[in-house]
Amino acid sequence: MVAKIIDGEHYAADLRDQLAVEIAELARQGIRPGLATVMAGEGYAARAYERRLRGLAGKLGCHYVCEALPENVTEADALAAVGKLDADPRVSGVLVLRPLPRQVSEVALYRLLDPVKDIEAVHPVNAGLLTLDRPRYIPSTPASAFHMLDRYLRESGRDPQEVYARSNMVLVGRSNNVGKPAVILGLNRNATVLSCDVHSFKAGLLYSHTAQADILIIAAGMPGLVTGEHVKPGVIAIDVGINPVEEPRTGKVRLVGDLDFATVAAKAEAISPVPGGVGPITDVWLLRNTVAAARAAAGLPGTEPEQRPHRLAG
Ligand SMILES: Nc1nc(=O)c2c([nH]1)NC[C@@H]1CN(c3ccc(C(=O)N[C@@H](CCC(=O)O)C(=O)O)cc3)C=[N+]21
Repeated sequence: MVAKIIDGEHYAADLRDQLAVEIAELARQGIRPGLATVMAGEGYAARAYERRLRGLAGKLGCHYVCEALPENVTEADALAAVGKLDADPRVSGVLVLRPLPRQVSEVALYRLLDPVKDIEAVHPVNAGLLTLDRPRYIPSTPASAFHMLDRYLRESGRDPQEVYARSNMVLVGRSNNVGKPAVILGLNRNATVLSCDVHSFKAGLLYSHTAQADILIIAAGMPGLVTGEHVKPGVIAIDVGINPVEEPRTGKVRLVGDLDFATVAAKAEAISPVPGGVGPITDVWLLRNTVAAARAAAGLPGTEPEQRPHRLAG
């Protein structure tokens, strides 16, 4: 079987075009969405993402600011930086880039935010709304993974709801902004969801579960963690891994996923690549959440938590 490679760049371009139209409409009403990022320390992936967000916000005509904090920042200073952005009327949404230095609690930072500005949906109120399937926002990375799945299934002539309802969906990784919300999104789509993480790996359970997956979503942060021998023929594999690896010969750093692409692609029905898969959709989705936050701040309709079960658009 030669897997269909799901083209995240193409999906991202369509979402970007739709977003540009929405932003132009807001501009006519004198509303300019503003994105703020907070970065503490020097992680490669965080810097790569901050650069993409800065570039996309600029291209879309949004206000953008990045609060770059030193690795040894105190929690009090980090809280003050987030508090300043929370009070800034030009800022519609705030993203605190992970990883944070050990001495700064992510939950403390997010709890400080007005939930309307929490565009990563990790504030307790927003995480609760997502769990109840009444989301204000969906965290951009899991939203991008499911947008990709929904669109791929529809374009291959299937009803995503029907596929999910009869699928074993295995999630690998349990971070607050990716793995855990992805479990909730799978449950809210009636999939049979199983969540694995490093404890599953250490207990020798991981591969017995990945081998059962009809749909595998992996966000573990370990290059090549899952290979072709760990999946069943026909799996639909979504790789959310963003692992910087250095090329020994050139010393150049590039991002790779958590799947061993070649061997999984040899067995999968479809697979999303890294780069070029979930990644390019992620920054567009964060800007979508920022635009929704700008609409909410302006009191425009359609941005309060959903009154009915939510389905990803697009
Ligand atoms: N609170 C928080 N939320 C995040 O979502 C978050 C974060 N912190 N910290 C850092 C990581 C990293 N991250 C990336 C997302 C997309 C690409 C991306 O679009 N990559 C391109 C390739 C870029 C390249 O090769 O340099 C692609 O996959 O095609 C990269 C990195 C989000 N992160």
